[in-house]
Amino acid sequence: MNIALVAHDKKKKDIVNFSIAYERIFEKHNLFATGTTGTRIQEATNLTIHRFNSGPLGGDQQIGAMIAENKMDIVIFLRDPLTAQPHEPDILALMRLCDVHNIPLATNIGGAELLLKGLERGDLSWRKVIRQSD
Ligand SMILES: O=C(CO)COP(=O)(O)O
Repeated sequence: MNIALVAHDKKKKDIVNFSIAYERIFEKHNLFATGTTGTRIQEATNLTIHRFNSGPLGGDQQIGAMIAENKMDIVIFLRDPLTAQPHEPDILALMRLCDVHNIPLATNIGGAELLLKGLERGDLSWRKVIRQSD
């Protein structure tokens, strides 16, 4: 599965700790991240991550492009709901594309935990079927 990992600055520590906690699951999949998020996770784990641009420089859009091409299976996007972001339109566009293409999206740790546990149980295998029919 292709998994996108993104976190706003005040959520970086959370996504790093989450990646450490679920490293054994993540290492079985292809990981993608916005620039700084990917760097922080790589520094703290042994995970290999394809890093896109930093979010404000187009990284959210690059992940959105993969979603639009049906190449992303899961998006974990730990948003900071209390801080205005200069690239808010890009953030909304990424989440909108998840809804357009029915891509499982978690925007907080609670949802992310469910997605990872579901992934491990095989609950998301329908994504493989959809990708094959492309
Ligand atoms: O801004 C972001 C998502 O909108 C995240 O970008 P970085 O991972 O580069 O900080």
